[in-house]
Amino acid sequence: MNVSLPAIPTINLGRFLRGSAEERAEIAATVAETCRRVGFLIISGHSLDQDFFDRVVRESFAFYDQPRAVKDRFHPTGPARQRGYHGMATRGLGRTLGQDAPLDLRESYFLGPVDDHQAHFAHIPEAATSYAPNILPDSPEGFGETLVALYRSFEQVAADMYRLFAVSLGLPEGYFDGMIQRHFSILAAHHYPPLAEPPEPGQLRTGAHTDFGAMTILAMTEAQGGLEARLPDGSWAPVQAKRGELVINLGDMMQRWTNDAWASTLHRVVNPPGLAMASSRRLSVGFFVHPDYDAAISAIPTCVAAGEAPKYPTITAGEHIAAKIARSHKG
Ligand SMILES: O=C(O)CCC(=O)C(=O)O
Ligand SMILES: [Fe+2]
Repeated sequence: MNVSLPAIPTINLGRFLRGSAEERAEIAATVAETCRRVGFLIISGHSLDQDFFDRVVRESFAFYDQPRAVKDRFHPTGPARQRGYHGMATRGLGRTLGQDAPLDLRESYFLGPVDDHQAHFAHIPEAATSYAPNILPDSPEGFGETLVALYRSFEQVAADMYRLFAVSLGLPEGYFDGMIQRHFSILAAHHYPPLAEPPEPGQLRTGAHTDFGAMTILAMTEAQGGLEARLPDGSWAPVQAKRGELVINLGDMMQRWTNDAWASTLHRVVNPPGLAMASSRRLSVGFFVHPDYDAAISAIPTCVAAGEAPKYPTITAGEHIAAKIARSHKG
């Protein structure tokens, strides 16, 4: 394997999807090596249109610039919490690791599946919140439709990434196809505003955590105070997507699915340095990719050595996420 790879390489997804057999094999080998080592990638050549993302950024900033009372109209009141608007510093991702971490210096807007799969999962009452209807913002006008279109775009990138991951795992390209037809992926548009006051000790834009799902796809603006991933040597490396690029990172579900062969890596979003604190604003949109609620997460055959037993029993994707969320609320 290529030992001179950058810690977090940039992969051209289009060249994988439409390339020659040699190109595909070379890209898959780089992805496999990177997923084992650090679980973070940058992709170019994907299907999310940059002009469209520029519009998402403009409309998102316009949304967040509104008074709190307007934004709170889109806060969920029912049992489905991963929907709609959540205010500044109301959640702390560092807490998912069981630490008493400060709250994150961001506000967020969440969307769940835009197709209605409620009837299909009616026999699994625990699935109801994962397939709950969305709360779509009508202010600024058209923002709700923009978020739905963005969700659709990310769905396509996710489907393409599953193909790349399948080949990188030595599986048939369509291995995951049957498990992502009714997925419960979550879109989150995060706004990291400039700060008038210094943060509390240890308080970050996003506290260190791992993601729960299969993978996360991140689109982001270029701003001071950005994403960092922890490398195997313990150092924190900045991860910045340039225009037209997306960041991909693996989540805990993929680590379990691959029998710990691939890494779900710790990451965080740091504060801007010094004076930039009062001026830097950042927008990131994460697509937290989950398969179907009832997809079986059992060790991928190519990740279990001959004669060895898988490390974890089979669990459904829904059960995996529910267990992670329950654990994150403890303490
Ligand atoms: O804002 C970012 O770049 C990443 C945020 C993140 O890691 C998360 O929300 O899980
Ligand atoms: Fe994350």
